[in-house]
Amino acid sequence: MAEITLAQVSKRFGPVTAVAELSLAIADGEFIVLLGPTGAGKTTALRLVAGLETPDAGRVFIGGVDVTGLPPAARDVTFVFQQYSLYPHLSVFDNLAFPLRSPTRRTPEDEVRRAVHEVARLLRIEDKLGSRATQLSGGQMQRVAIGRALVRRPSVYLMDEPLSSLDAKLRSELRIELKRIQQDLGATMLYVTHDQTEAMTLASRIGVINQGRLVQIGTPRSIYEDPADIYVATRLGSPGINLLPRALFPALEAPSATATIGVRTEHLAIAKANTGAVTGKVNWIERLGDQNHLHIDVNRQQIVSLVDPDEGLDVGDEVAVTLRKPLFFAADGQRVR
Ligand SMILES: Nc1ncnc2c1ncn2[C@@H]1O[C@H](COP(=O)(O)OP(=O)(O)OP(=O)(O)O)[C@@H](O)[C@H]1O
Repeated sequence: MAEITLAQVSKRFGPVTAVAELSLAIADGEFIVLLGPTGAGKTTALRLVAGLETPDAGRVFIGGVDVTGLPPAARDVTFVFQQYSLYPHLSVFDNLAFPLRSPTRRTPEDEVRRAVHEVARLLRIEDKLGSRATQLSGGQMQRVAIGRALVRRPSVYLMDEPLSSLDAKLRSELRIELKRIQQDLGATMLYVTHDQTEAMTLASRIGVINQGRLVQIGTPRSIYEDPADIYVATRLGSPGINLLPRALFPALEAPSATATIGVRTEHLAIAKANTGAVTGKVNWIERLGDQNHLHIDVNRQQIVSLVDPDEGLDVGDEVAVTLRKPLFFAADGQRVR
């Protein structure tokens, strides 16, 4: 395994700056997730590490070696793409064995068998080893694609939304397996996604990307609780953080530069009695089973809060709204406290 360092890496495609002065140090065994919306530059960042793109500026280091000028094959990385790319005419076993049997590796056949069975066991596809790739379901195919990346034991694993083509149930199952495997192997992983649940559950640290720039990097908890700006605050949380005009809470003590108050759904205390400084009216309740999302109208601003179903609140009820752990943002979106 190895650490990865990106030093001031930039990449343009014509007029588009896909990656801008990206600096990132990934420790050995760390699981870094780059999170950002479509077009943010995530895939390009990954391709720069893989050697599939050459940076216009900056350097890439893997395991302390400057690999900026090296081709992908010389970098000891494997790459899993969004769409599984298996050899359809080969069995699952042969698909998994393929990277080990390359002419440059010439792995002994008993070693190939051992490695393939080991990976198949990790991914729970041992009973499929004799099947053709085309006989598998989408989820099984993607497991094989991940298995093919794992079998080689490279220094670094690069994954580009590997679960995005799967249905929700498989996605959550494979998410758990991927994390377990990464921990078992102590693998260094760079993973890109626009899915906040994947980022929260998989990452040792999340790097939030906006228009090719790394806006913030930190543990999932710190990114969630301590976002640097409104952009980062809105990347995590479902339903999203409430962003409310400062004027809606005139009695709340806030830094003078505050233009917007951010408050997460679980940080709103809602009381039935009409006693709080700010009152609103419940206009919609989403019942999720264990919890309810309450949609509240406060001076024509919609606020969403998370409440216990036993709270006994109903549509039309007048409620008092109190904020816990509010976040304060300036007019340019930067966090002021
Ligand atoms: N080969 C290319 N030629 C021209 N423009 C490109 C190329 N690759 C990427 N881009 C542009 O660079 C920007 C970043 O693209 P990139 O694929 O890295 O984003 P992304 O965050 O991975 O998005 P997605 O989640 O949709 O894959 C986009 O504006 C994209 O159109």
